[in-house]
Amino acid sequence: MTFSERLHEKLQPIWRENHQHPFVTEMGEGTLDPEKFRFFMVQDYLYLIEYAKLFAIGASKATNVETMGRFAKLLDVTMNEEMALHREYAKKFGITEQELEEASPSPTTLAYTHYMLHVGQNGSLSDLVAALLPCAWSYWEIGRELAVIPGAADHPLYGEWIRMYSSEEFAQTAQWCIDLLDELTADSSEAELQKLETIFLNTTRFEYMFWDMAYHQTMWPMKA
Ligand SMILES: Cc1ncc(CN)c(N)n1
Repeated sequence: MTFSERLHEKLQPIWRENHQHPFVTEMGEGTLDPEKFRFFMVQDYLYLIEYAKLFAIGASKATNVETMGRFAKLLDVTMNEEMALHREYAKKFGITEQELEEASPSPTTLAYTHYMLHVGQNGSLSDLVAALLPCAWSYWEIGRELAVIPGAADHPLYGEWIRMYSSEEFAQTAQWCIDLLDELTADSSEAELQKLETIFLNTTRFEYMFWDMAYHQTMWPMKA
């Protein structure tokens, strides 16, 4: 069994909770309150600015030119394709690019991005890939699951989001990250695998918290 298969099997309960979060299911049904989606889009844009930096760190930690090139490509795709989707949605909601970039991150956005960047900067390349993988992998799975719901991919607001994350290009990104983690861990000790499992579990939990934060539009509990 590869390490990614082990992770997928072991973390099924929390993985399913993630996919069944009301934010996700209501997007699939087309019943999600657009205000919640708007909140999500802004926070996700801030999230992606930080997430993209992980690919830059990955390129600097890569031990061969091919891996370095793939990380550079992922940085480009995130900034210029995935974030372009957010910029388009922002236009629909009447939000300028400047407003998007200058928005305040929620506590969950801060905690999730800071954790990933901490792991990416201070850990090994395997640590970095374990941290970023739930992001790519879970959105790919969610995109695919929502795309088979009749009419979901054609929904006037959520269809574009579903088409992006169920696309072949996004699938290839996720698969490359999965394959890289398997390659990097092929000879790892059990202690090393357990450390990576904890990192993967933490960012999987943060994925759930991100949906929940968006669904409840949660910012700091105090005003100032
Ligand atoms: C929070 C989150 N997780 C994952 C993805 C997919 N890159 C995303 N855009 N945002």
